[in-house]
Amino acid sequence: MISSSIGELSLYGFSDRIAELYRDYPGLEAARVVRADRSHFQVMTRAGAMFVPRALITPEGAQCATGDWLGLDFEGSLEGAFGANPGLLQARVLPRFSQLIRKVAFANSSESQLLAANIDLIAVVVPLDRTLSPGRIERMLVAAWDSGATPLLILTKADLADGINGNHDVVSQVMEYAAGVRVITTSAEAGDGIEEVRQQVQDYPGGGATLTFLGPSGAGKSTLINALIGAKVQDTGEVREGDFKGKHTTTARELVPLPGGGVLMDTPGVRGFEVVDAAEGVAKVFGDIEELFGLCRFADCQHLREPGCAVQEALENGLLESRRWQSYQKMQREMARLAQRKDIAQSRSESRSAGRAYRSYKKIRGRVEEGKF
Ligand SMILES: Nc1nc2c(ncn2[C@@H]2O[C@H](COP(=O)(O)OP(=O)(O)OP(=O)(O)O)[C@@H](O)[C@H]2O)c(=O)[nH]1
Ligand SMILES: [Zn+2]
Repeated sequence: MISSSIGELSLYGFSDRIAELYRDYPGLEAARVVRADRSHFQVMTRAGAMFVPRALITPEGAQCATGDWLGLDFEGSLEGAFGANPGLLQARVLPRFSQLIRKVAFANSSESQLLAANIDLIAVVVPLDRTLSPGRIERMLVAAWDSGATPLLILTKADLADGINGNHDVVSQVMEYAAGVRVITTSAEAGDGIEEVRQQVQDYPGGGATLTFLGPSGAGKSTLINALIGAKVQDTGEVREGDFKGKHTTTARELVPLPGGGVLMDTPGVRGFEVVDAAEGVAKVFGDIEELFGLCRFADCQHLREPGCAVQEALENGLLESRRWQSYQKMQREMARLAQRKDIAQSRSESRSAGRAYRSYKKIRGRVEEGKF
């Protein structure tokens, strides 16, 4: 049972919204994954940090990542199990509010890898000390929307912007790509904008928001993180825990409580994430383009040179920027390529499992014939 005191868990995003989630799992103790390792997860409970072996994760075969909420089932009590947790029977993965998934497609397989779970705010970090890459901003925004989180756009290094981006009104230019996303300009030098970022986290509906940063190397993510935390993450995030053998180890948690509320997620796998396959996110970022399709004269318009094509018309009269149209088409091509590889991988794995079933049938037949059954 969750006692009335949730202790340290409140620092790790446990809010009324999360309490509601656990109401469907009576008898399970709340825990949040603060770090995923090969053989185990480090989780935070109301009584402190502990380890959960991967083998205890249910439902069987479920993926689990930093940010996940788990329902721990103890033979005795949480307190009693503390330390080496022999009393932990299973750790159930609760439904997620959002998830960042890397969809990879190799020549002969297609799999998806869960990178992080239950992120509320994804800050797409764009540095102003170099030329803006609208395509890249769009791809990161698509990834953010597609995860189920709310994107924010943070323009960093405002103090270095002048020389490079000239007199353009960079913010309004970016807002055009960002379609309805909150844009915040920061400068680590002067500490500008940090309070605004903090405010976004604290104002998140329901409280206890989890924030993460996405952006290219050198964009200023670590600098922002340090400013938000007010100390080096390495110092703040490091903990000493007893492992299963009672040995002390030092690991960095990937979830770090923020002063003033909210939780920062900093996992190496998420930092450079970009979209590969994200139909929903594409609709959010390129919704205006997809709306045009409905205005074409022919329902099966390819938007090339058909008469009455609304896309060509919008391009001609400048309502649609040709760069955005190209960016949209490029993303569609990548998604189609991925879908095709998935189909191939799927049919290969189906024929593989059919082959396996036949081989095991033959083996049993053989044994029956040898009189072993
Ligand atoms: N002038 C100026 N420099 C900044 C600002 N923010 C970051 N920098 C500098 O930019 C460089 C890169 O910043 P980081 O915070 O390490 O970038 P990052 O996004 O964490 O990079 P990765 O760790 O590679 O993902 C560092 O030298 C920072 O000191 C800023 O607002 N103004
Ligand atoms: Zn058309």
